[in-house]
Amino acid sequence: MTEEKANIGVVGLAAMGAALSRNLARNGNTVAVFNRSSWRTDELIKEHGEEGKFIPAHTLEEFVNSLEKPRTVIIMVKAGAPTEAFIQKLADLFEPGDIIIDGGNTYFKDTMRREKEMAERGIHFVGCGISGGEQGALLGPSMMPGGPEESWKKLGPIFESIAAKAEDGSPCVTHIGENGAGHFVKMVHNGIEYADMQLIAESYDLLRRGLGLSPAEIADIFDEWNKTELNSYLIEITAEVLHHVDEKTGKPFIDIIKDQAQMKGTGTWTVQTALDLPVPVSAIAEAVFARGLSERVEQREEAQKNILAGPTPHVELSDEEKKAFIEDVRHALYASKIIAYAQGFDEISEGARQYNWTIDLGAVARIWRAGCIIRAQFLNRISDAYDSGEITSSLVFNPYFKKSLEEAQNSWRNVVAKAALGGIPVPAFSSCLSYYDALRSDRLPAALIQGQRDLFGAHTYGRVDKPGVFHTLWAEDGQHEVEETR
Ligand SMILES: NC(=O)C1=CN([C@@H]2O[C@H](COP(=O)(O)OP(=O)(O)OC[C@H]3O[C@@H](n4cnc5c(N)ncnc54)[C@H](OP(=O)(O)O)[C@@H]3O)[C@@H](O)[C@H]2O)C=CC1
Ligand SMILES: O=C(CO)[C@H](O)[C@H](O)COP(=O)(O)O
Repeated sequence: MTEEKANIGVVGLAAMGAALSRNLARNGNTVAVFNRSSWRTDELIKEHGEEGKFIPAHTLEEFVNSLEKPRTVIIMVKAGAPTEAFIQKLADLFEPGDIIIDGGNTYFKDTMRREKEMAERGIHFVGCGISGGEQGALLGPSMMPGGPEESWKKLGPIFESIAAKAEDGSPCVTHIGENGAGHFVKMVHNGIEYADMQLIAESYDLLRRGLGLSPAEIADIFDEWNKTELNSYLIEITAEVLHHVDEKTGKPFIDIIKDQAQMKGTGTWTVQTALDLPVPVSAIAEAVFARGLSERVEQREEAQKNILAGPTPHVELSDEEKKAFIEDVRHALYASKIIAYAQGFDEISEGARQYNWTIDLGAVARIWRAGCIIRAQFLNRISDAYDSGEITSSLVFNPYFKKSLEEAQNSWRNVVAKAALGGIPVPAFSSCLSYYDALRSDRLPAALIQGQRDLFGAHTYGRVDKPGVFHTLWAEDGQHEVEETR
């Protein structure tokens, strides 16, 4: 009798890997499973072994031998050194034609390097962004695989069977592009996630400290907003967090959580990469900086002791005006969200240009419609916009988004102005509005910066009235202009 082999294996059985293994097994795959600490493997088999076909292994050699050839393995361990170590160990045991998939949140340049190294050994390496957390991994994540086109032929049917399904039934996975394209798109997904969360947090702050509403009242407002164009997973879970009461104290849960937002790195990479490209992703940058500021505990404590001058955070309004202001915040949130997503898609577009990937932006929006953390109704609008071919250089010029921004702008301006007057920080709201106004400006003060640069450093400038590169001889009599000829 021939021993049954697994058609796919998973290394790393913490939250994500265990859930993904179960998803694979439930969808007809025979799944080899391995974890550094054996107890996780044993626990998975004990608690969920009945859900499908698993082949547990307690050594990496045993694991590799339990896989049918060509072998396919998904690594779901801690990003960074542990992932690197497993890739190398597996590669030493693998043969040409085998596939290694890194499903973690890996920096896309590491993925590009690894794909090249593995290709030299004949191994297909696929960096695959996976979003949706533990629940998503179990019930259907959004998947963003990169890697060679050839590997997609084998992986496509498996991934399509386990990925989330959008309302129209289509699986939330597509081959994003070669080498690091999948991890690049997952990185930007997370950057957008940061911006979206920051915008929601600022909305909460405006309603809480600004209008003095209770967490339960604000939760009800988010529940209502979830029935509008803001409908999304992040709005839904915001309401859930705000409704939650701490079981130990009976206080609103939000009030017992430390106000220090942590991060694992993908948001920072999104901003660093955007700076290199360069493409302005100001909403994502503000979101990363806001988390950073929240963690500057010493400075924040010193500010409390010194009581920096300014208004006690509030927005002074009558009850009738408060209702209108809540609507303004909703409109401001939607407008800012459009800007944040437009900036994120700009980064993907620039990244694709820089690294020679062919990325279908409409398909990216489509696979984010379900399964991932930023899943939202709104992504249908984005995929429709890209598919219609109506997008020129930015989402904001698409007729639907342009109209939405125009309709929201009075509310948006009112919210940012009232926040500034009331002493409530809204870095993401205000940066999105400034981005919109900068884009609208027929003339930017960048001209002055060019003048300053030329004066102090002979950095030259262009003229509006003729082509060429110019420099003014600032230190000489007459301050004449010369044209650079080299
Ligand atoms: N959690 C989430 O919501 C999401 C996570 N991801 C990504 O998925 C991957 C897995 O995430 P998650 O399930 O949360 O697990 P963790 O990131 O917490 O990593 C735990 C796993 O990594 C293994 N591990 C840690 N250090 C080492 C090491 N030095 N050598 C060998 N193995 C090691 C652990 O083994 P052991 O049990 O022996 O300690 C365990 O299997 C990560 O790359 C993460 O970025 C992606 C999307 C969402
Ligand atoms: O990848 C994810 C979702 O797709 C994770 O939720 C993300 O890692 C959370 O990031 P951070 O810990 O930096 O907030």
